[in-house]
Amino acid sequence: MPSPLPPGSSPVPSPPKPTGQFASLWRLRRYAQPYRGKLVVMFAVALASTLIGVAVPLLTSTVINGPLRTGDRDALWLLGLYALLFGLAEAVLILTRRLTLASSVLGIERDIRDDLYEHLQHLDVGFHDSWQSGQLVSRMTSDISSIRRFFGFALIFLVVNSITFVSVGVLLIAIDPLLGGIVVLFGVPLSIVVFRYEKVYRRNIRAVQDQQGEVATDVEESALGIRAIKSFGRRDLFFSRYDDKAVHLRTLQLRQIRTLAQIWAWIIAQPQTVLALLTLFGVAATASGKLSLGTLVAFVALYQMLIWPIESSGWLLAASQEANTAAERIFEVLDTQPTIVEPDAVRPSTGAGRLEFENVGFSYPGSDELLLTGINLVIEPGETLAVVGPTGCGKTTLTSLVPRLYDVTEGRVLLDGVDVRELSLADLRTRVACAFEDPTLFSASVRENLALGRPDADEEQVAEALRVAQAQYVHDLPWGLDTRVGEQGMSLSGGQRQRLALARAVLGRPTMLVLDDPLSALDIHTEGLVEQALRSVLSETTGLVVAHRPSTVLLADRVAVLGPAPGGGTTVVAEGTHHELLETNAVYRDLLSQSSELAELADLTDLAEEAVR
Ligand SMILES: Nc1ncnc2c1ncn2[C@@H]1O[C@H](COP(=O)(O)OP(=O)(O)OP(=O)(O)O)[C@@H](O)[C@H]1O
Repeated sequence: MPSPLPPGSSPVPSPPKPTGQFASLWRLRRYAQPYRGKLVVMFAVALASTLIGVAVPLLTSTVINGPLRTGDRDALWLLGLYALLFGLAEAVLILTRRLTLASSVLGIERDIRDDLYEHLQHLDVGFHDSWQSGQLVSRMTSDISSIRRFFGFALIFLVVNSITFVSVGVLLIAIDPLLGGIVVLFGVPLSIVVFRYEKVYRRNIRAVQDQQGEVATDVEESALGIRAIKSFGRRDLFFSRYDDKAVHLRTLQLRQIRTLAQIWAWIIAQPQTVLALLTLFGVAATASGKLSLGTLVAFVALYQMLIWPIESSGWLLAASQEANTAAERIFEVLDTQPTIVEPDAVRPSTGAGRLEFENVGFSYPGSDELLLTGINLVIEPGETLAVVGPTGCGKTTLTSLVPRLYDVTEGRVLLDGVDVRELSLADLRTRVACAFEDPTLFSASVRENLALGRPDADEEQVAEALRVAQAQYVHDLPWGLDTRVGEQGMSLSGGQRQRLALARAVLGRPTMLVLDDPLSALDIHTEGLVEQALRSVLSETTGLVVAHRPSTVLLADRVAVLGPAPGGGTTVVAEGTHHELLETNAVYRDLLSQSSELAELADLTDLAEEAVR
């Protein structure tokens, strides 16, 4: 069940206060560590090619001031040969840089993505309840791509440009302090302007990235819910909701582009203005004999080497800021610590499967009120307990406390006398198998979906689980067990999905089977068959079954009725066998009679669906 959020609240946490200009990017340096050898080679190569680039104008100056004036042909040939060698060396260096770059940058990208994916798997269900999946997907995809672009292009150009600025700046001042001074002086206002806009740009990028997540969430939701949208004829409504978000994204992007355009205007205008001034002063100095023609040519050629680094600084700034906010968004996830963790001291998990809820209370994160309160239940090994109660009272929530999808707020859940929080998570989840009301399947083959229950199961065990769950229909699929079931198993009917999920749960032959309304999507005929098979499985394991209809209740040895506790919340209001409760408990009778009617209706619908198919 989705997390209920107050109206207008956003499931995306508000961005943390920035800690430093590029603090989040700096935190990514650990991902660069394994590739440091390659990165050093890359920077050394970049440095060498920059120095060669700087040497070429100096060579030109030597040609103009030397052989061109004196007519020394031998010296001209020699300088020409140098120019050729420089050109070749630069080409080889650029090739080396690109190859080293590709392997290290793609490695960094994969490592970040792996870490993020693994961390998402560790984070508990409560985290996933409160985050939109589109926000997570956009962090996994577009944010990581921004970081790749930074490591792949921006970082290298930042280094190369810095080296160029320093080396060319020093050379310009050495060649002519006055003209060199003009160049340096004009760099100051540009830096101030860029710094001012940069802060605005940073805020804009963050807004764009968050809105991209919103749009991704919408696309994902409507793709998954396409059946509901079509059947209610609500395509227009969903399109207009999507379009509102897309329009807002466009507005934010335009704002981002406007800021960038303003920075660019300054960045483009500055070097051209300086070039005009240099030409003016330089030509005057050459005419008055204070500067040789060769030196002026070298000066202007060297200055032109600065134009691309200056002009590209706008793009570099944008790419760096984008990568920084992307890193910030990724660290928001990576910094979230799971609350359901392995115990400090693991206790061994053995026993026949006695489950006990000891004075259990539970409230969902962010809620002050207990949803479940004072729950005391014992299920003996091999026994099956059905949980019955009004809709929304907390039956599913109660079952999710056993495999620790959530941890209790009060009291304890004990498996064979040991608090489940003291068992290793792997052990606990091997011993407790679950089949939920909404069966989750993955876009993989039937066999791969079953393997989630028990990866090492052999053919015989798989066949037995399929028989128990009455899911032998899989053998009739086009490629049998190797048939892919489509995203979320959507190529199967609801009943088929449910039976496959059931087969997956029983395949592990768990000590404890938790079933959340396992027969809800089955037609009467299949329900009877599954019930029969389940009865034999449940006779060998401890079972906790959420039941909505009498047929499911009959699978259980005893029934616990949930209802309102005197002080608020839900608690166990009655316990006994089905027949005892039918005789003595009016609430129970009422609950079952309501659900029988609903069940009949549901059965009719199932039959109609089967007939249409
Ligand atoms: N992730 C969540 N975060 C916050 N509240 C939740 C969450 N999941 C469920 N709830 C709330 O907890 C209450 C109990 O939900 P639960 O699904 O356990 O009820 P249920 O008895 O199984 O309902 P049903 O019979 O309809 O399946 C509901 O009010 C629901 O809105």
